[in-house]
Amino acid sequence: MYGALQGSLLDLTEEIALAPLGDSVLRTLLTDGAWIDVRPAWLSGADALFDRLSSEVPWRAERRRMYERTVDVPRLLSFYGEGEPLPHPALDEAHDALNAHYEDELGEPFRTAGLCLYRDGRDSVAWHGDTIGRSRTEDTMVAILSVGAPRPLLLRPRGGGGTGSGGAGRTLRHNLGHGDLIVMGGSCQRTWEHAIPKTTKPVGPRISIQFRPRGVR
Ligand SMILES: O=C(O)CCC(=O)C(=O)O
Ligand SMILES: [Fe+2]
Repeated sequence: MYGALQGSLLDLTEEIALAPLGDSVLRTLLTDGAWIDVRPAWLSGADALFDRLSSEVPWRAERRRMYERTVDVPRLLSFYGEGEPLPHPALDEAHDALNAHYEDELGEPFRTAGLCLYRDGRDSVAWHGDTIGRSRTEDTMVAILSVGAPRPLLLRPRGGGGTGSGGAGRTLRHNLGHGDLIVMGGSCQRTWEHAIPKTTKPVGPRISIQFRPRGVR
């Protein structure tokens, strides 16, 4: 259990419910056919959902080979494949609502759900695009619902943008937690990259739930 969200800040009584997406989603066009949609506070009762997921999901640490060593990936994971029951009905509702809103534009439904738990500021994910599978060559969408304490999700054009002329200004930063939704679309996974950086500031735990179409990781 990583229930380090401060008790006084945790509102476990609020009902877990989704607002309609409709035109409350704000789209930002990026370069090279990439875009992001943002819908702050899409889910209410997000602290209660965080609490349930953090204690009930079978979290596992992933190990990854890096050069000569095998290291722990600094976050905990759980993956729900196509047709697998999701760990909370609110996630089924989110999945259905995302499909109702995006399926025409996406041309197919979201089918899988990947969950990540960032226990504290030492947990992170390095710069990457979700390019395992079709997303390496095709446009797609990845929708991320965040619950728990906000952490910044950074986005930058692939192959730089972090430093140098015109670079730093192109790193976008979205503080995501407490029921916020972000959807990365178009060429975003190929032409841009994203990261959740480590921080030495004291931060509470965050869970992100990523919905993806078949064959996209
Ligand atoms: O935690 C997040 O919001 C991002 C996770 C992510 O980029 C990934 O798992 O591919
Ligand atoms: Fe990612």
